[in-house]
Amino acid sequence: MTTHINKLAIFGVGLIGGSVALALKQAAAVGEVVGVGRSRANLDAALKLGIIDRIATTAAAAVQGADVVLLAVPVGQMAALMLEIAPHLGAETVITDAGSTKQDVAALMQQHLAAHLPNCVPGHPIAGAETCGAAAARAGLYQGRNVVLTPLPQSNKAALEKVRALWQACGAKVSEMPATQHDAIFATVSHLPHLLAYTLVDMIARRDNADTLFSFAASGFRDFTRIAGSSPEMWRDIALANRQALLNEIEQYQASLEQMRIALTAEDAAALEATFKRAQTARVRWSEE
Ligand SMILES: NC(=O)c1ccc[n+]([C@@H]2O[C@H](COP(=O)([O-])OP(=O)(O)OC[C@H]3O[C@@H](n4cnc5c(N)ncnc54)[C@H](O)[C@@H]3O)[C@@H](O)[C@H]2O)c1
Ligand SMILES: O=C(O)C(=O)C[C@]1(C(=O)O)C=C[C@@H](O)C=C1
Repeated sequence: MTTHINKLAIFGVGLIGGSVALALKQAAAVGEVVGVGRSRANLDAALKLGIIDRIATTAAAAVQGADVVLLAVPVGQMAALMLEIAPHLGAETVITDAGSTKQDVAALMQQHLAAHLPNCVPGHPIAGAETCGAAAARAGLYQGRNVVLTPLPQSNKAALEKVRALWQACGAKVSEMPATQHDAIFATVSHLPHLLAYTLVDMIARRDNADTLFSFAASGFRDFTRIAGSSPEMWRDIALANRQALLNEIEQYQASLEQMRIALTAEDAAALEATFKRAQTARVRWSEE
C-alpha cells in the first residue's frame, strides 16, 4: 500500500525517529517533517543533514496540521510528551510511537490521550543499533526488518492502516500482536541480552586490572558486548517499563547459569557439550533464517 503523509511531527529526532524521516523522504512518502527535541544541537544537526525540514519549539506548533505524530523518545519521556501534545491534537491526527516496550505506552495513551484513542496506534521497529542521535540515522535502517504494532482496543482501522503504510514505506514488514505478548517476547530476546551485556562489561570495568583485561579482549567479547554501548537512559527506561517480564527472564537465566556452574564443578563434560551443542544448533538455524 502506498501512503503519503503531508506533515509528520517527530518528537525525538534520534536514531529511530531520524531514520523514519530519512526512509519516508527517500520513498517520497512525506511532505514536511517537523522535529521537536530536548537538545538544540541534535535538532540543528538533523536540519543540516536534511532529516527534518523545520524545528518546532513548542508542541502546539509541531502537531498543528500534522497527519502523523511519531513519539520516538525514551519510554520514560512518553508521559510528559503526551500531556504536552494532548490539548493541541487535531481530530484527524494519528499518534504513534517507536518505544521498545508497549504495555506502558498503551497505558499512558489511555491515561493522557483519552480523547484521541481511535487515532492512537502504538508500534515498535525491531531494528536499531548501539548508536544514538540524529547523526546515527539512516534511510535503510528498517529495510526488510520487522515492525510490531500493538493496536489499542479503541484504535480505528484508518489509523492502523496509516501507521502500517508508514512503516511499509520505510521498507519494513509489519505485524500485530497484543502488547502483553510483545513485552514478554522482547524481555527474552532483547531486554535480557542488553542487561547481560551491560552487567558483564561493568563487572570487568570495575576490576583493578580492567585495562589489561580490555586490552586483550577480542572479537568474542566485542560480539557479546556491542549492545553495552547503547544509551543508558533508554535502557534504564526499558528495564523499568518491562520490569516484571525482565525479572522473570533473569530468574530463568540464573537457573540455567546455575546448571552450567554445577556441570563445570562436577567436570561433567557431557552436560557442558550437550548444552553447547543445543545452543549452537539453535543459533545456526536462527542465523540461517
Ligand atoms: N536504539 C534502538 O536500537 C531502538 C530500536 C527500536 C526502538 N527504540 C526505541 O526508540 C526510541 C528512541 O530511541 P533512539 O535509539 O532513537 O534514541 P536516541 O537517543 O537516538 O533519540 C532519542 C531522541 O529523543 C530526544 N528526547 C529525549 N527526551 C525528549 C523529550 N522529552 N522531548 C523531546 N525530545 C526528547 C533526545 O534528545 C534524542 O535526540 C526509544 O523509545 C527506544 O526504546 C530504540
Ligand atoms: O542492534 C541493536 O543494537 C539493538 O539493540 C536493536 C534492538 C534489539 O535487537 O534488541 C534494541 C532495542 C529495540 O527495541 C529493538 C532492537
